[in-house]
Amino acid sequence: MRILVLGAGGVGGYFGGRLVEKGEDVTFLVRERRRQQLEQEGLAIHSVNGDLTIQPKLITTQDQAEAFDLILFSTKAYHLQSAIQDVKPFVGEKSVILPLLNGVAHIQQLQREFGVDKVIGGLCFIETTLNEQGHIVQTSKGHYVRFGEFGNQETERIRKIEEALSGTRASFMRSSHIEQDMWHKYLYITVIAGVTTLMRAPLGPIRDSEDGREFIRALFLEGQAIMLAHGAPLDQEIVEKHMITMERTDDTMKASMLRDMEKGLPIEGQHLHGYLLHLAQKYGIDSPLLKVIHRHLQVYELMQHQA
Ligand SMILES: NC(=O)C1=CN([C@@H]2O[C@H](COP(=O)(O)OP(=O)(O)OC[C@H]3O[C@@H](n4cnc5c(N)ncnc54)[C@H](OP(=O)(O)O)[C@@H]3O)[C@@H](O)[C@H]2O)C=CC1
Ligand SMILES: CC(C)(CO)C(=O)C(=O)O
Repeated sequence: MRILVLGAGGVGGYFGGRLVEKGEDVTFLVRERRRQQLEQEGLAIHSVNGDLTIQPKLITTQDQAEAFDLILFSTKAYHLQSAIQDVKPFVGEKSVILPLLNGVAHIQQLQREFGVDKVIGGLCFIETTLNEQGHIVQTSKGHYVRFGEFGNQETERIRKIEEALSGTRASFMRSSHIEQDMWHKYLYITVIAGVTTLMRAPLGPIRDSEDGREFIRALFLEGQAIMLAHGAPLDQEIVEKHMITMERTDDTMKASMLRDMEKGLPIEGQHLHGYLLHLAQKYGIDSPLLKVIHRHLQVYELMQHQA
């Protein structure tokens, strides 16, 4: 299977690198600056799950290549529209698009551009960032991807994808309820990115602060109410399950949004918290905590534009 990874950053570089390590035919679609960096440095992963350095196959949008069978989308949401234009020459009739972005709002955008049938559901769970040399750094162990057809069928193409992705050092697993998984991850990341950015702190001290756990739970409940009003297929116990996951997480855990803020980079506030707040307003759901979090992210974004 010819696999294209769109964006060789923390997520795409990591999971794409693991697929190369396994021996899959993987090409990375990158922009010029990243191409030069990867040509000089190689694609280097420093990870608690094992280090890896490879010389990846790279293309830019100017290059010629046949259409790919599977395209992993791993850009930030704010780059998605331009990335869609850049990848179009490499998308063929049979190409399947597997997005790994956080959130859900990108799905309709991808379906509009490529057609509903081309896009399958996907998400990833990992804590990675790029260091100054552009190496991928992973400091906590979790590293999995979930993917599946939106209609939950076990189609021939999804079985082929499953075969190609299985057996890598990172876990790639087919899900028979990917839409639910994506909403669950959306709820989790909205809360965890929301609190770690608001407090400018890793999860440990936030959890241990006075009423910290209750603050986190209240935010989960707000998000859950909005998602249910929208008709999202949430597990009834999802808040308690997320509270347990949150409790088991390392004290040092920071959402990627906080790591981006610490580097002064743009953030996905509109795509994650903004979209959820938009749904809250649409369905008339009171969400005071989410409003504070979103406002805080907007202030960061405004200050960035002014800088
Ligand atoms: N990092 C993490 O721990 C996790 C992140 N996520 C989600 O995964 C998604 C990706 O995040 P992450 O990997 O951290 O982001 P990064 O910023 O590390 O990587 C995104 C990459 O996309 C590239 N890119 C953007 N536009 C294009 C384009 N037109 N053509 C080619 N490459 C392009 C960027 O390249 P360039 O260098 O040229 O800007 C960059 O290398 C986000 O939605 C995030 O929320 C999900 C789970 C965990
Ligand atoms: C919460 C986490 C680490 C899980 O993948 C994440 O999605 C992020 O930080 O962006």
